[in-house]
Amino acid sequence: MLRAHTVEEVRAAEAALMATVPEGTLMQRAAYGLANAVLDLLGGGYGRRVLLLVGPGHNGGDALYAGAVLARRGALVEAWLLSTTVHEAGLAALRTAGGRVGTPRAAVRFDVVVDGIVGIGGRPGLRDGAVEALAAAAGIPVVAVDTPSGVDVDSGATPGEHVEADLTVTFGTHKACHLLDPAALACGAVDLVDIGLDPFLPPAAIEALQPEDVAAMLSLPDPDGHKYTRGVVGIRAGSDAYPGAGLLSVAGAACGLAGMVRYDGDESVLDLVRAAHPEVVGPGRVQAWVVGSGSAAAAEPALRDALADDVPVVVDADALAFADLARGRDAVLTPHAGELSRMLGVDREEIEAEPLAHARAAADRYDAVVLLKGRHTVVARPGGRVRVTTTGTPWLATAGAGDVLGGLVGALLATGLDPFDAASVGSWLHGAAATLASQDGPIVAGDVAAALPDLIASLTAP
Ligand SMILES: NC(=O)C1=CN([C@@H]2O[C@H](COP(=O)(O)OP(=O)(O)OC[C@H]3O[C@@H](n4cnc5c(N)ncnc54)[C@H](O)[C@@H]3O)[C@@H](O)[C@H]2O)[C@@H](O)CC1
Ligand SMILES: Nc1ncnc2c1ncn2[C@@H]1O[C@H](COP(=O)(O)OP(=O)(O)O)[C@@H](O)[C@H]1O
Ligand SMILES: [K+]
Repeated sequence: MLRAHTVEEVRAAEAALMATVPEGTLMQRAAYGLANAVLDLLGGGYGRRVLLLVGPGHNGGDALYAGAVLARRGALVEAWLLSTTVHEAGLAALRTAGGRVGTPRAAVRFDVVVDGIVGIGGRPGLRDGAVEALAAAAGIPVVAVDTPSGVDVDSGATPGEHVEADLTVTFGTHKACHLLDPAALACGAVDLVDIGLDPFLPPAAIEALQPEDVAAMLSLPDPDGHKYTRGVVGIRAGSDAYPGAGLLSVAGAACGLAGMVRYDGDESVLDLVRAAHPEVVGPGRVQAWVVGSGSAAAAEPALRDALADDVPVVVDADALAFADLARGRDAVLTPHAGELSRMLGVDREEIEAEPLAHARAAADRYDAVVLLKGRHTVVARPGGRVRVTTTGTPWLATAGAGDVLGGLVGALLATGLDPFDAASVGSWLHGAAATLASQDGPIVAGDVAAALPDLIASLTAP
């Protein structure tokens, strides 16, 4: 499990760790990890030209010490000091190693820019000197120290100017900005350097599932199980006007995780469903319902009927307008930003600017699990725990992909996962299946569903 901690938690853990090691140890660990990441990126040190953008705090200190390591490896290291005060010991180390201090100028030629402007102590936004220095170095790959300077570390928002990194090298644990958009988009790839913080960190409120977590959470068929013990998922989606939504919800549900898929809806859609998925049967008892995609006017009665069965429910698309009915129930609400905007009465732009805060607010308001779709989907449960999905590809932003996800989450609920696990595992699988199907090329929603069995097999293979 990848975990993200708050600045306050990181500071407390660092203080506890620092009390156990000689002064300066943590910064040295951070600086060596950072220098190694830069060496990897550059394919070596000798003759490489490295620009350090150095702010007033320890973040700048990390950059300066890493610069010293790089200078000793033969790199030509220049530091631009963007503050009247900088980490003096770090600057002395850089000078001793042969690095120099320069002044910001245009048309500079460096192989990499190291952003040591601010880290977890930074307020969002950049000051003038930093903006000008970044403009002078535009076009050069950027390695951010700990966080891209200027982002809001704990919320993942980017309310002001900020660094756009190609690689972010962080220390001890991840922070929200590394996982949550829009800040995560500014991080590029993220490397975590172990500085020995783990024993001092509390449980994290924000997590990102990893393949081994997903594999451990999937329930495999019992040797003596039968289709009913494996769970039955029911789909109430699609309508005369939107049969495809029903078909794609069924396709996601029919990934093989549940023992049986039922379809309860328009006869005309059921005929199409049976033609595409002959194994699907008609209405009956289920262990989980998926309601709402393409349901149109049937969404409200379909949701009421599903809730009356007292089994977990995925509330998708058209049914989200009636999400109040599912308050406090075992439910997964699956809005995209536009749908959540209507549910909360908040502008879509505000939701996209702070998906973490809005997913959490919605989970509390509806007292249910909320899966807010996006590049990095956010799954929030009431009380603040969150899982962020980091699998996926921009090719997944294709019509009907959400229907497949709803069906898949329903299948996972039917196998017995609780709503938080079903939503986060389903979202993870959905993104990974899209990547598998896409191979960096275009896909349609049905391709995502078709890739699920192979993906699941690769995860669960002994
Ligand atoms: N505390 C520790 O034990 C460790 C800290 N490390 C590094 O230390 C960093 C945190 O250091 P600090 O607490 O000194 O904080 P920062 O270096 O992140 O920045 C704080 C300083 O920047 C100024 N500032 C705030 N917002 C600004 C903005 N938008 N533009 C310009 N200046 C701004 C503040 O006035 C303050 O002086 C971490 O991100 C990490 O890089 C690492 O060396 C690992 C160990
Ligand atoms: N830029 C992106 N990168 C990766 N995945 C994305 C991106 N944008 C959207 N997605 C994913 O694509 C899917 C789209 O679902 P949705 O918006 O419900 O579409 P539809 O209603 O057409 O099915 C969601 O799973 C969402 O997380
Ligand atoms: K930084």
